[in-house]
Amino acid sequence: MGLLVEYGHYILAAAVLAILVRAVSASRRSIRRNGKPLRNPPDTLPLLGNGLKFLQSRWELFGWFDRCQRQFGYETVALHVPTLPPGVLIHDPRNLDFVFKSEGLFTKGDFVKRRSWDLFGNGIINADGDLWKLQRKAGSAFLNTANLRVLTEVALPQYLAEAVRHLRSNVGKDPVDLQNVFHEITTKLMGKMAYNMEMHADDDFSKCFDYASGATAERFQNPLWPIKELFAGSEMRKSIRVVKDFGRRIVTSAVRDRNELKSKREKTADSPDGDSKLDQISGSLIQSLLEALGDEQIVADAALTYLSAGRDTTGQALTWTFYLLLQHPSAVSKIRQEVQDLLSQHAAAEAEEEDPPHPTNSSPPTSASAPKPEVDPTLFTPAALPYTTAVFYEALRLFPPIPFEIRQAQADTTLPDGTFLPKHSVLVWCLWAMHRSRLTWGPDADEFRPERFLTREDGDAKEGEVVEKEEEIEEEEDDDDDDDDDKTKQERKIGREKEEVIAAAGRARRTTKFTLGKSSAEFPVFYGGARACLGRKMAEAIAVQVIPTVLVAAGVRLEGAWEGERRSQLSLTLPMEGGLPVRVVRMGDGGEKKVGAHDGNDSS
Ligand code: HEM
Repeated sequence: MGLLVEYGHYILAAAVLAILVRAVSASRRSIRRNGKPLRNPPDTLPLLGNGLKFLQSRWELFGWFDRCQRQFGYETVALHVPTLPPGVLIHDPRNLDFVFKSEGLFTKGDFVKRRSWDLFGNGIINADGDLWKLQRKAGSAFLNTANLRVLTEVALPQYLAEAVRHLRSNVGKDPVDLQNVFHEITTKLMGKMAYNMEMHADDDFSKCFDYASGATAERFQNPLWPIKELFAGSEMRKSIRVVKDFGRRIVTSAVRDRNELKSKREKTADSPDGDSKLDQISGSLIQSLLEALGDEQIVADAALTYLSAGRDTTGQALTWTFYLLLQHPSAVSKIRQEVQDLLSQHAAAEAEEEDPPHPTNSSPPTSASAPKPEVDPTLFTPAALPYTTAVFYEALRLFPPIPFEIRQAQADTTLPDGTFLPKHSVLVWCLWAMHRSRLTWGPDADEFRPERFLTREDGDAKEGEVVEKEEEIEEEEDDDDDDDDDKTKQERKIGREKEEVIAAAGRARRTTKFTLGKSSAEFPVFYGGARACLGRKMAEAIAVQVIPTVLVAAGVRLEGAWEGERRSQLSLTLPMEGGLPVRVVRMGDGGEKKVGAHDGNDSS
């Protein structure tokens, strides 16, 4: 006791010192910029931080993220959600560029994987290291130029023609859900080409996948999800079971198909017509995955992840594109004009060449049994239809199919704006908000203005950026060359020549061209760096064929049959809640005339 009295003040001083050292070192390891804590976003509460915000509907959450970027510009702000690691919300493209270039330092981490594991397991979206590399390589092989050509020349025209027939059969009837129409096209495409399976948008699997995607997304908004799912998670568990069973079925059927496909390919190698071309590549993704990964469970995860990445994003992007188009008739008129000009130009070029007579719209090599589209949709390429491409990108800007991204720092690091992040910090960026930044997009950032992606051919300030993009594309094509045999190369050459004719025709008549004009860090819709989306060209090709076909060449007119604003339902991507109901009206009933072969002339 005497000792305590005698040395008490030393003990007290030592305790205070220890607390101070701890506090200083803790503060050094906390998120800061220039030694100070970051500012908080609007409506941050004591103790609860932003926790309640994340419990709101995702639509309200988008609005909140948008307010944050409006208030803070490019400034990085703090995010506090009780029970979660400390986080930041980034807006500055410099920071995002750093994230894209620092693959390995910023990964999905435990934070994302714990929530998405049930659905995606070891699929490419969750995978790192060798497992990621192998899946990416298999995906790149599947998405090579030759396969994309089969997609645009054989598979898509076939499924698109079926969609057009469906729309026509609904003229004057109850509204059709356009989202379902697009989902059906992308589901059939991915099912056949990637897995050699017949799949449909209303399969049990698709419904369960949508449910599981919504429940997985909720895990990112509700920190108490494990408790919630303990009591109310039976639907999620059932959905995951159905999805996983389906993944296993894809693999089983791929293993069974392996030899059959090989012999089919050998038999038809010398005389590939439309159908056999499609047969030759059908299932090529799953076969590459099987070869690369071996383990059937991992292959099943990979297959399901690719399916979600390929079909949902593209189908939803098309749905929002039409949502915007149906509210902007002047954009529809411009697409009609662009298509009409292209068809006239093509007809004139054909007449000039004095080819053996064939219809204005030469048929693609589709199967004899497949319903043939009356306008050749293979003419509709991004190079030939810059305005249509710009409309698609403007829709992607305003309604990005992947609206949020989350990464976790795997080591202490400092962002280019000086924000220090200790290991395990969570980084969030909201594409929805970044794509509406006035700093990046100008004062009309909220408006639908596809012209922002068009530049004049004769060169203006953005010409350099156009060239940069073209070089990138060249590089990708060179890589693909390694995988193609001579025959395919020859076909590609012919195809390229055809594209060049179309593009040249386009150039002769237009003074504008599509220009992205933004870096991936400014416009992160397809992500960036080593993990950039593999399916960008596929998505572009599908969109630029689907939009003019449904809007112009189908010979029907669509009218919006919804009231008020359409919103997104909870999901990892951006499905439209309740779909996009449209009435199908006979072309001409609203004053327009048909385009192309439907009315036998090219006038509108
Ligand atoms: C408009 C349509 C599309 C958009 C907006 C889009 C967007 C994205 C984004 C943002 C990512 C990064 C996701 C993440 O890691 O968190 C991504 C990755 C990916 N996308 Fe797409 N995508 C689209 C279409 C496609 C298509 C058609 C495919 C074809 C199968 C595809 C295949 C992939 C793959 C394989 C990855 C993972 C890449 C990796 O981790 O290395 N995507 N996509």
